[in-house]
Amino acid sequence: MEVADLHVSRGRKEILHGLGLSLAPGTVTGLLGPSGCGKTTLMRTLVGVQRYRGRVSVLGHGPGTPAVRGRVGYVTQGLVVYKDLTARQNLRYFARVAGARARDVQEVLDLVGLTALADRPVSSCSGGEAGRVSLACALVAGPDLLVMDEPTVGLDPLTREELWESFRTMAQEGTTLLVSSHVMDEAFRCDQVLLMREGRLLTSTTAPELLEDTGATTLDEAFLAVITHSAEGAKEDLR
Ligand SMILES: Nc1ncnc2c1ncn2[C@@H]1O[C@H](COP(=O)(O)OP(=O)(O)OP(=O)(O)O)[C@@H](O)[C@H]1O
Repeated sequence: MEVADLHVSRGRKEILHGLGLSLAPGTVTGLLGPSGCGKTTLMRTLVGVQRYRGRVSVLGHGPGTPAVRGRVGYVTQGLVVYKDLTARQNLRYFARVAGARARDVQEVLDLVGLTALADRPVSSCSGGEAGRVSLACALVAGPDLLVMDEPTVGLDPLTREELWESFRTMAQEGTTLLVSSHVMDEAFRCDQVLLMREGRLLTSTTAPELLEDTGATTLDEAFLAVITHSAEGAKEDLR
């Protein structure tokens, strides 16, 4: 997946200012940056629901084109499930829509740790459980590229751990994953980390490299160091 010189405007404002990045197949990339920096806007562009200028190639095609539509999964911050159905019924439905590409429903329920809850209506699930049902609905479609907007937000550490393990398994099976997060420590789970600020990509790196390059002891500190550095650079440019 390749992006070059990507510009996106929403309303009258330019939100992304010439972004370039690439995602290697079968890897997990973390997308990190302060609230409002443009993470969701970038994700919307990749899944084909956002107008843009620049070059974007998703699985070798334009985003949202018929050739890739069924091969790209998008887990938004909101739920995309039928609350009156059980998790298993939701998954069966999304598997049927996906057709031949669909994964085995029981296998996906196991992967996201939902087997014990599979036959209860989603309306009786907790927020975190319902979030996992929503994620499972994207997984069951067997996407080649899976884009997830803060899938671990509000989840307890154990569930988060389990989810990251399932992301890793999927990457090993060949899926390319892009995951946005506010939790810096999740960067350690990723093969590549993209740090964004104010519609620009500050760096494409790995968590250990980020620590080494900044001399910081925690990723939060490292991120602040990169942001401060970039802000100082921008001020210098104005002088
Ligand atoms: N429809 C819209 N019209 C105008 N501006 C918008 C619109 N949607 C989003 N924006 C603005 O675009 C910027 C980027 O928003 P985006 O949702 O991509 O950020 P984000 O990094 O995903 O934030 P968060 O981490 O809080 O979800 C924000 O300043 C937001 O206010």
